[in-house]
Amino acid sequence: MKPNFQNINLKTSNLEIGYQDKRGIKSIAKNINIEAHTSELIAVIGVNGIGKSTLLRSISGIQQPISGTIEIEGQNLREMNDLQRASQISLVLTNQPISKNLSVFELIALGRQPYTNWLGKLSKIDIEKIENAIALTSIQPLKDRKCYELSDGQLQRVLIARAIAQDTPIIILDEPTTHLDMYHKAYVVKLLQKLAKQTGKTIIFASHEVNLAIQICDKIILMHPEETQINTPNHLISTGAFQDLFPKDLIHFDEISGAFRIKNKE
Ligand SMILES: Nc1ncnc2c1ncn2[C@@H]1O[C@H](COP(=O)(O)OP(=O)(O)OP(=O)(O)O)[C@@H](O)[C@H]1O
Repeated sequence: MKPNFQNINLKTSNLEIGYQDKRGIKSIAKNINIEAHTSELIAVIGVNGIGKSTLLRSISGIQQPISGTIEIEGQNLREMNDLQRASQISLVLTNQPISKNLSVFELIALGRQPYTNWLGKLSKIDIEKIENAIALTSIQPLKDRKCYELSDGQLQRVLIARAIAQDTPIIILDEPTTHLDMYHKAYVVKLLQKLAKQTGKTIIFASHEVNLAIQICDKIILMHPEETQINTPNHLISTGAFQDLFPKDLIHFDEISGAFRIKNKE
């Protein structure tokens, strides 16, 4: 990988993620060493059940890792309280329960919760940040609509706007393109790319849209059963890292076009 002189927003060292219960530790992935810089758009890719959501929950601080460290702007995530964490990382989960009776503006305003006073009263700065998030995600016409009136694609943009209003150096999204048609999948990923470049935030999202991620993302966190790699799409293509991502009977990775293709010939 080329040296990168931007600031490191997120760094994991020898991170091991998984679950712990009475029966013991269930390790999902280990030796995860991520360096994510300002303005980078990063996709987490891997087959169903490999651990993408577990990784995102761990680096968001809502799930304890088994071992290793996670640093946000040089500060250990373990040492942050909930409020400090909410000013560092915003999280967008698909299928997250939200109060759909809220207006779009009110939902986005919830992103300001880490900063508002105990009455939840919005300051001039809060309102500026909310308006800025609405403008950046081009949802001005939706501002006064109720959330239950929105399509899945519109709601996804509103949830992204809420994360922008939260104004954290890192935004994490779990499968933001689920339920969207091909156009809106591309729209959301291009929007995330634009936001990363314009705001300097590090945006990390889990996705099954491998072809889209290869075309648009700065880096990919590629989760295999044996190892988790992080590098640029071009580097991962050149090392053949996508070749073993899926069983080879139905689809194959075409290195020339840099995309997965269906096998049509027997
Ligand atoms: N609360 C839990 N306790 C124990 N194991 C869990 C728990 N939640 C998930 N798992 C297991 O952890 C593994 C990784 O799950 P995870 O949801 O992180 O995968 P994923 O890559 O996000 O999958 P998908 O692409 O299907 O959404 C799976 O084997 C899953 O069964």
